[in-house]
Amino acid sequence: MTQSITEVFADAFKTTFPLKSSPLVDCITNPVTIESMANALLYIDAKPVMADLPEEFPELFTQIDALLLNLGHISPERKDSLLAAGRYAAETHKPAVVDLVGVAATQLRYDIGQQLLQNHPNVVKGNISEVRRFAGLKSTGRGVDGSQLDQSVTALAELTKALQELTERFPNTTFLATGETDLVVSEKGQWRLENGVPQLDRFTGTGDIVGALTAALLGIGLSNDEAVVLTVSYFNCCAEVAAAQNTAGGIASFREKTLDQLSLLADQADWVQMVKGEAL
Ligand SMILES: Nc1ncnc2c1ncn2[C@@H]1O[C@H](COP(=O)(O)OP(=O)(O)O)[C@@H](O)[C@H]1O
Ligand SMILES: Cc1ncsc1CCOP(=O)(O)O
Ligand SMILES: [Mg+2]
Repeated sequence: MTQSITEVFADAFKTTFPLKSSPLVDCITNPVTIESMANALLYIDAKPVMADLPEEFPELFTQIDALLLNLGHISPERKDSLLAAGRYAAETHKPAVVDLVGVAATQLRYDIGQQLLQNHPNVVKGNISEVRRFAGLKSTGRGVDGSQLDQSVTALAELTKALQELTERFPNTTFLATGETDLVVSEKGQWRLENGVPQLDRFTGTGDIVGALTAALLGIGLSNDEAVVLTVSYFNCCAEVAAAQNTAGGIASFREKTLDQLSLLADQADWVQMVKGEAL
């Protein structure tokens, strides 16, 4: 009998939301969605700081609870900052999330992602197409967006296998590939998450927000797998509630309602009953 996600991660679903403490997350990220990420963290009672100058790291890293490294915008300075922060997080044992934004688009981003992986970060994530490219598989992603073509049953099975092979070399890292179906793979297991609505693919920053919130949950002490599963499930359930409310609105209204739910849904104890997903 296949175990449901809420059975496998029962304790985390019972105790995580609403947060009991306010983890401070340093986000080294892109200018497109930086404000959405900062506010999404505040909406769940976490604390953002968007600091990326390496000279600040020794002092700042004594204060932060987790680090988010987002490849959305690459410049020579940002590349140096991402690589320095990734190394420093490993040296100081600071929980870290790497978001592989655009690695299916350019070799440069792919190479930076691979360098960041060598630090054995807690979580490496991206949309289904970005993670396929990163795992050495053919990807049909365009720009920073995932492609539905990479979501077939065969493609998901192929990616699961490729990520399992990666976890043999990176046993302390959990891999997350997001999309209509989300795939979570670590050395402890493989899980498929099924919440969310198609509209989540139609405003920028949804994956970036998932990366930031995952770092926050690592910052309060959840395991890698728990942080990923709780974040994706919670965020996607917020979107489902928003979509149900948004009968007359467009995508901008849906975005607003989804972000609003981040601060509201945690107070509905029965939100966990919405969660869909299973062990593979
Ligand atoms: N078609 C979809 N149906 C349900 N959920 C989706 C869909 N597309 C994306 N999501 C959800 O939206 C969030 C962002 O995923 P995705 O769009 O793949 O990332 P990115 O913004 O990095 O491309 C994830 O929580 C994912 O589960
Ligand atoms: C459009 C865009 N271009 C560079 S970063 C960015 C935002 C990507 O955000 P997400 O990965 O959450 O869609
Ligand atoms: Mg993304």
